[in-house]
Amino acid sequence: MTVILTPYWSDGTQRLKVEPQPPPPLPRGVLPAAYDGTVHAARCLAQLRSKDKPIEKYIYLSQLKHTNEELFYRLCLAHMPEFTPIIYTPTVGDACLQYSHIFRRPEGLHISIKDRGKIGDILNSWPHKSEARISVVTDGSRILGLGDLGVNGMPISIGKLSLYIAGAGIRPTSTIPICLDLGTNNQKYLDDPLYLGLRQNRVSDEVMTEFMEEFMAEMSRAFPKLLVQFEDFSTEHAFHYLDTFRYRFPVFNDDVQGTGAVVLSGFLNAAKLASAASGQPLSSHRILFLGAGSAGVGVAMQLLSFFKLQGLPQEEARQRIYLVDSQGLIYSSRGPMADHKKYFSRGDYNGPPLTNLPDIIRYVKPTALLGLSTMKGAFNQEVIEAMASINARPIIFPLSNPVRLSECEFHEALKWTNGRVLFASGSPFPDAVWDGKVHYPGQGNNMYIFPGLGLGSILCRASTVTDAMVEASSLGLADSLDEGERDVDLLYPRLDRIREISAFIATRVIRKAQEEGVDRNSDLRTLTDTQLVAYVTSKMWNP
Ligand SMILES: NC(=O)C1=CN([C@@H]2O[C@H](COP(=O)(O)OP(=O)(O)OC[C@H]3O[C@@H](n4cnc5c(N)ncnc54)[C@H](O)[C@@H]3O)[C@@H](O)[C@H]2O)C=CC1
Ligand SMILES: CC(=O)C(=O)O
Ligand SMILES: [Mg+2]
Repeated sequence: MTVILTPYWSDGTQRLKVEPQPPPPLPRGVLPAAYDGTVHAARCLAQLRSKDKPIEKYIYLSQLKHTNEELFYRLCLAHMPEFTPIIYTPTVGDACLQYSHIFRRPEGLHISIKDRGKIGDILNSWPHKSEARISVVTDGSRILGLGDLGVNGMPISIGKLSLYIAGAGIRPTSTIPICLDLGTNNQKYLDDPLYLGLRQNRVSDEVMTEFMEEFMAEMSRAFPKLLVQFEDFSTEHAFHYLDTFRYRFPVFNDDVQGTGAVVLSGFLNAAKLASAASGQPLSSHRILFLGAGSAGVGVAMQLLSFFKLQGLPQEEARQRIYLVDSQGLIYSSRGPMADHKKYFSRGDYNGPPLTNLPDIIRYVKPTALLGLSTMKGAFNQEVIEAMASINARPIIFPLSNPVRLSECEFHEALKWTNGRVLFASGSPFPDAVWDGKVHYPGQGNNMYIFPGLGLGSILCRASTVTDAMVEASSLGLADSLDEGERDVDLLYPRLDRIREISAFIATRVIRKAQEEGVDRNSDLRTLTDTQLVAYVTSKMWNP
């Protein structure tokens, strides 16, 4: 984006007013005689690859995006599997942790609790206001599995939007990364002289809700065509603000709904392979979750659809899902618990607390073990061997991010299951060889879902993002595997096909929005499926 950033002050808070400027013409003579754009792309790639540390690669690419956005996205699209772990998880986790130290220039909007009463003024100063279509909004309170990072959460909003641009062809000028500053309870940052956020603890829930009401109302006033993606809010707030706003504004929560959709999709593909190996019907799967936060419960809710698709009624579907939190198996006679855990709380267990994961596996006999616990190494040898001893092809998805919080590593899961595991992780692992054969890990990350879900919602101008649209995105992703990918048991398509996949998902989402009557752009209703895919593809921005 070609903008000049001018600092000004209001109420003692430093803020940045963003003014659109045409790109300055290059003076004659500044480029050497042999300068050539194509060669320069190769030069940039070589510079990137010359850096050893992932965080240095991240800084380099941020710089490149700022100085030559087209080239950045051209390279990104051409090298998705190489770029994604840098601009997104796991490296974006390090970028967040160090944001106040590596900060070079502003990108996106910071709106703080001190801005109450004048949030509209700030939003109205955003350049390309009429082009705004998608905003990723975090309050920094649960960034990946790294906890409360305050304003240091901004790179998550930036990283997700880079994937919207690269993966779904959203125009860069249509994206708004936002980090809300409602304080932080992270003492390390409060004590850090370089920390860029307010030096105060997080505000009360009551004050936060007042702020969020003003923020969302002003967002829809300033940007009438905007879709909002809530990201990395702490669990209680994630559920609360999704429920509060989803029927009033076009909004979805990526951690609850995007993760639910991506895991349902990979699970559908994995369960077919597992059932083919065991001879057991799809409806007989039992799923054990380690972690019952926004992601764990979001995925559990979405996996109810897996059983319903097999013809089970809701109640029987619920019975096939078991949740474990930091106190062990969640069951009703255990005592008081947070609201979001109650639906999956077991009524059929009344014994003493079950806290040891191998014991829980022996009790539940799950066909699938899913980790959304932020507990590195929680799927240790004993756990994985327990899964392998009761399943021909155990489904093991360590989904916590970033990679260093993954419940296990791919090569461990392969080794401890003798190569039988059906595996997907939240952050990427390299391919691994077992018994002379290359095995490919899946990446069960919501990055496969939100670009297509967002693009579809934007193009049909959905007034709300319904559960059925989220489910459609998931089924679309599951169906998007091509023959070559199925031949090698991939659970998710290869990342270098992301644009094709996003177009496919977006099309399914638009059709579902039409069925549900939430599409405000009814022109797309008359298009055939082929025309709709062509329309979606034609709307993608290409660097
Ligand atoms: N793969 C993906 O696309 C996504 C992955 N995630 C990851 O999922 C993880 C969890 O996210 P949230 O649910 O929002 O966080 P959260 O903090 O709300 O939930 C964590 C859950 O793990 C449980 N837990 C913690 N320690 C435990 C222990 N020792 N044993 C058993 N359970 C334990 C907690 O009780 C809680 O239920 C994060 O690492 C996040 O990065 C989140 C969203 C998307
Ligand atoms: C991937 C993601 O959204 C998370 O880990 O929070
Ligand atoms: Mg997230």
